[in-house]
Amino acid sequence: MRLHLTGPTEKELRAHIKITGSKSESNRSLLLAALYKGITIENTSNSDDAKVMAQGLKKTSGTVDIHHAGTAMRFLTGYFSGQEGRNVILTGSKRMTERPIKILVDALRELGADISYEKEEGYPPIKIKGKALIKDRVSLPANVSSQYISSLLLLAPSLKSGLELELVGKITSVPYIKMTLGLLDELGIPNSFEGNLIKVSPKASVSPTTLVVESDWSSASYYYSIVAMAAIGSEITLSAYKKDSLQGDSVLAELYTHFGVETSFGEHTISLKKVTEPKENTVTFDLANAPDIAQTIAVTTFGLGMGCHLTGLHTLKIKETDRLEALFTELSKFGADISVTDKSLTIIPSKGIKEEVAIDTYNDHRMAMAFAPLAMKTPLFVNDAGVVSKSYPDFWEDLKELQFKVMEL
Ligand SMILES: O=C(O)C1=C[C@@H](OP(=O)(O)O)[C@@H](O)[C@H](O)C1
Ligand SMILES: C=C(OP(=O)(O)O)C(=O)O
Repeated sequence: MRLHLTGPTEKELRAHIKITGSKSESNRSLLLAALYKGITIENTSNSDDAKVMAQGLKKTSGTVDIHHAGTAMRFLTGYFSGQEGRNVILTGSKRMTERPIKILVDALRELGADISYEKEEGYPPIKIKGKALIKDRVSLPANVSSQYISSLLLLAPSLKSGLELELVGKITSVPYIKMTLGLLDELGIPNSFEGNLIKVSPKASVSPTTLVVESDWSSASYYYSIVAMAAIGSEITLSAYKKDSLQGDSVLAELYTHFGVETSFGEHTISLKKVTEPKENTVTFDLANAPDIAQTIAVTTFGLGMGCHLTGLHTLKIKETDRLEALFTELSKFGADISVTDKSLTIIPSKGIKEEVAIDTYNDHRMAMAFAPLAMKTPLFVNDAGVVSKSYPDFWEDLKELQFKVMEL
């Protein structure tokens, strides 16, 4: 699907949008509900990634295809490793077969898991013969993806003696690890995270619990970007959110004050209001704890004619696409003065945005959604716009609520 996007003519925006549940919280909750009886989930994400996760968890044999879903790939690897009598092959999209999984497989093998590579060593597809895992201590590198760690932590309470994890090196995407432990807390599963050591106690059963998934903060980022580029006085309300979020991307509320956007918290809502033009010319953010909002922030700064220096982006090269390369290519098309390394991105403030550019999306939902707010400044085309369904299938429909003209070509 190819779209032509035009921003609203009325630049002072007002809208209320209900955003689907966090895919990260959903995929953790779905796994925990498969491990324990008595868990109910509310506001589950309607994303492709949550759908493939739910379907995957039900499989007892054969091939489980999780398409582009990194969390499903990593979390199901841990899950099936401990499922005695279930033998599966876990695979995904072409890109998924390029996203590394060796660190997790090595750690699970250390615990006694039976996993083999179907094709290339270190990458999906993998064959898993589920069995009872007996060891309860393992160490693994923590600087590549936190999803390996979350996978082990989700498996941990179902192991006979629980699990002690030693994290080696600089820990990346820390809030996602804390999100996993936060959900274990909600189920009354004892755990601790001190320094580089995480401990999870075993738990045979949990009390009946309803896990209420908060709406997705990464999805909220696109509205932050839109409000930042809108007229002063514009206000968009999003639901259902809370102040004490498990999601690290809630740091948006603080970061976007640099772009003149203030956040106020209601009972289940956040209201984003453009209160002032940005006071700075260039922002410097370390996004190691919030990698999924890097694309949004890069596009916001360019759209506002500002500069940015974003660091902590070392994980971006192994996501849905090499996001640093993709940002470089697509922002350059608009005339941005941008440079990237393998872990940072810099934009020099510039005047002028090229019109009617067609952006490519590289099978990456966030490329499509991060560039959409730029239509506030100039009309543009989005190629393969259906990619948004990975995390936010209703995105284009919701943009229409803001009076964006979304034309399917
Ligand atoms: O655990 C999670 O739900 C996620 C962890 C992050 O990945 P990395 O830890 O690989 O950075 C993030 O980018 C991804 O979208 C979701
Ligand atoms: C990186 C992402 O997802 P995953 O790693 O789960 O595919 C994302 O949603 O930005």
